[in-house]
Amino acid sequence: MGADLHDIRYVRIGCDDLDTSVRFATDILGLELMERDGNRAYLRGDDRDHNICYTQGRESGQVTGWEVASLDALDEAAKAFEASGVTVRAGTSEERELRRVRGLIVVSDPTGNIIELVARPDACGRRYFPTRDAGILNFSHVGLHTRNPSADEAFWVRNLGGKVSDWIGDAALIRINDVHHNVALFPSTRAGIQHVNFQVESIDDIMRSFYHLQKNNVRIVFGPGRHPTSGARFLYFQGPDDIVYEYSTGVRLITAEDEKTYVPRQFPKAESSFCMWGSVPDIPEFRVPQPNGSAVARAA
Ligand SMILES: O=C(O)c1cccc(O)c1O
Ligand SMILES: [Fe+2]
Repeated sequence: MGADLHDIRYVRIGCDDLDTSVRFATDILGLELMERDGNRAYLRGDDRDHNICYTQGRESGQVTGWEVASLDALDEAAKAFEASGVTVRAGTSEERELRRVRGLIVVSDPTGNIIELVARPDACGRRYFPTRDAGILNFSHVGLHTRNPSADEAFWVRNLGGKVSDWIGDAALIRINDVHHNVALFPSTRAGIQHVNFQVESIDDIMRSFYHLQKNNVRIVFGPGRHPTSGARFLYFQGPDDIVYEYSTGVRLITAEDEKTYVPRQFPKAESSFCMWGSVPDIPEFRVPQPNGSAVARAA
């Protein structure tokens, strides 16, 4: 039995320049700055205490954090990893402190993506109050680079308790709760975070941000569009440190009732599998090879 992940909790992203990343997150993305010192900054787009921790220095790496229900569940997860030959490291007290959690274990997927499992993260008694109203409802999913889609998918399914909701080519969209996907694994040549998704309230927020981002010279890299897989309408844009951010609205839920009959669907690696409206991605991992061998260039 694999770990029982309840939800995504945080991402940690090493930054070239903390000020630049914080300014982007607050003024463009619409997150609330919760805490900051010279080495790290904590931001959120929902009622959790933080969703993103930016750390000074790209070399501090990229990590995703996932919540389990209790310290006991975390112990169970550690035992299950060991039983199946997965190297698991217990977090240090300093690491737990910096992540604002009581329990922490760390594993890697076959690609080398660092995956942290946490228990009893700090709750926050104040509601989310951003400086820019982007209509964010909550932090929802991450895209990860994968060098070995079948091995990483198997790791998520067997060791982390994930279920594949759909595939686009070899990319698996995987859920750990009733959201269509909490993680998606995109074939690539490296490890790391490929994109970070926040759900927004409506298509109006997507379109308002589309104009706001253009006005602020932020590069739109995909959309506005609609995913046939989750049904969500989306907008992707380029942030600092090579991170792409996605707003989306209307992500499909696969409930316990739906699950009785749900069968994951295989979508071909085609433009129409990423966007049913015809938007063309300027994101390497989403690009579809053309019959003549050249990649599609986004119309200026
Ligand atoms: O929402 C989706 O279905 C989706 C599909 C492809 C790529 C993504 O980032 C997605 O969020
Ligand atoms: Fe996404």
